Amino acid sequence: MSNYSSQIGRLESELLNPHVLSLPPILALKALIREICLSPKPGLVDMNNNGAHQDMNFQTFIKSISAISSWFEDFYQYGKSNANISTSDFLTNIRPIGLECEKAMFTATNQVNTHKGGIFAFGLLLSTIGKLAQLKSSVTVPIICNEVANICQGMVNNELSQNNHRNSVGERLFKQHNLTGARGEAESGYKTVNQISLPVYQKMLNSGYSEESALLQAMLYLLAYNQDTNLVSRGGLEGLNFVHKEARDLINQGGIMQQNGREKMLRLDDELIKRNLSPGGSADLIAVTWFLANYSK
Ligand SMILES: CC(C)(COP(=O)(O)OP(=O)(O)OC[C@H]1O[C@@H](n2cnc3c(N)ncnc32)[C@H](O[C@H]2O[C@H](COP(=O)(O)OP(=O)(O)OP(=O)(O)O)[C@@H](O)[C@H]2O)[C@@H]1O)[C@@H](O)C(=O)NCCC(=O)NCCS
Ligand SMILES: Nc1ncnc2[nH]cnc12
Repeated sequence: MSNYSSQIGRLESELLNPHVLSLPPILALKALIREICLSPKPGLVDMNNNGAHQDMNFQTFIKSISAISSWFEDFYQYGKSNANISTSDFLTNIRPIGLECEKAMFTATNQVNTHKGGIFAFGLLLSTIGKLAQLKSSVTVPIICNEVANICQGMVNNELSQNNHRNSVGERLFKQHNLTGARGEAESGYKTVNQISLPVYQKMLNSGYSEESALLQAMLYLLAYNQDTNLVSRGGLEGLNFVHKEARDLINQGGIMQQNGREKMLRLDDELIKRNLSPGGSADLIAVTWFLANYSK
């Protein structure tokens, strides 16, 4: 068994309690476990190293997943209990739960931001799935993503074009570069995942590649195309463009499927570490990719 599979097996039995968690939250937590185990992930914390980070390591992420697991159930149950309220109230009322979940994460990690973006994405996805389940709607990937888009409709305009004064990274980068970050991705119904990483992941699996190889190839496509605000926050647009170009070059050479594909990913990891670049948004989206692929099975 590969190191990837054995670590996942160990962490799933340590962190997931099927007696207290419903299936959708379990799948979301499995997605976060896969994300942290997937290696090499250029610039990011993985099983090989801490990427371009001094303040967190593999264990920080495990503590974070453990701390947020019960909140994932709360997101799902919130969706079930509030299935009939308006989409704008649905979003307004879920955010305090999101903030409490963020607080639990920060307490568990000694104030390090491990999963703020992941909490945002899975908060929306799990509450939406709870709502759809309660309404006895069929719960396919297009239906889930379309409903997330409905719930988030106007978010970029309301929180970034207007009322933009909290000065978070996302707000600052919208003002400077018109980047819409995690909010734009949610409001688009996870367009980058649906149009890029999910088709690549599924094609790789259909061609007989392992889950690990399929996720690495999908990760490379996210590095090549995602408008990742974390890269811009640390390296400016130059940092984002550098990662896009390097990942596209690697894809053109055959990506992870070429004979020395993994070695080239390792070299890209070294390069991002040297430049202090960490694609945290793409880390979240690879977890969303695995989640949606497995939700639709
Ligand atoms: C709406 C919020 C997400 C507000 O956050 P903010 O205004 O800062 O918005 P963004 O910068 O757009 O994004 C926040 C996080 O989202 C991830 N992200 C970035 N780009 C994308 C993208 N293109 N698509 C999707 N997601 C994206 C990313 O999160 C990951 O990276 C974080 C770790 O990175 P690190 O480099 O360590 O970052 P820092 O420690 O912050 O900086 P350094 O000092 O180290 O450089 C980690 O969180 C990953 O998950 C972005 O960081 C949202 O937070 C919000 O409103 N929260 C309130 C609660 C709520 O409403 N929840 C939702 C309903 S349940
Ligand atoms: N593996 C990872 N490394 C660094 N930042 C992240 N944000 C989410 N996952 C991450």
